[in-house]
Amino acid sequence: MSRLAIKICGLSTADTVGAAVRAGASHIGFVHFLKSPRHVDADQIRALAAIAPADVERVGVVVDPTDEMLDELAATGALTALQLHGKESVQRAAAIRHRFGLSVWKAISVKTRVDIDAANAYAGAVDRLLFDAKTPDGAALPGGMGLRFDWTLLRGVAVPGPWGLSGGLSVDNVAEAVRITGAPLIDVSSGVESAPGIKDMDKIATFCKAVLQC
Ligand SMILES: O=C(O)c1ccccc1N[C@@H]1O[C@H](COP(=O)(O)O)[C@@H](O)[C@H]1O
Repeated sequence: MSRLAIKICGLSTADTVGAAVRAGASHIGFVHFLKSPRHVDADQIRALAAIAPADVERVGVVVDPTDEMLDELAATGALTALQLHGKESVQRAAAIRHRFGLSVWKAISVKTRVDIDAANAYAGAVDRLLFDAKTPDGAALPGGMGLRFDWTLLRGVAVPGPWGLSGGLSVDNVAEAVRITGAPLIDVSSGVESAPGIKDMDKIATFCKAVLQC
């Protein structure tokens, strides 16, 4: 079985970028969303991304971004992928992919099987689907809240193309999540924090070790 890909998301310091890389993360993520406690601006992303070796994918997380916002991020030359974590339509996701020439991920907010089936519409329009828990109406954030969904909804589902699992993952549950879903990429943010927005280097290390043992 091939090694699972790991994305450590919501990084905002050089130390924690280093910890993620040393622990074996294949992807590091930077949240560019002002309402998030993990928000980093374009200059911070440029500096943090430069710490990672070239073979580590660098993902910018955005929520219903404008083209101007994406122009600024793309101009950093720091990102290899954009994670669309809002209500971007298939057409909008495809247009972003076409315009910016970066790999595009679409986060799919999941509560029921209907949400998973709806992801099929993005086949061919994006490079990866990321199944995440749906946050409650009126929640402060559309992700990064440590919420999980019913992973059995993904059992036996033929996802069209590359995909990943996120939402409420931690060292305590990630092996079960991998066993149930067979996800090829695991994405974590709050599960490796000591407080919202504060990454914990030990938690990053133990999380990655648990994933790599799956
Ligand atoms: O982390 C955030 O603050 C955030 C803000 C806006 C959109 C997405 C965000 N986080 C992403 O949500 C998933 C799940 O995170 P968690 O592990 O449940 O905390 C992940 O991709 C985060 O990068």
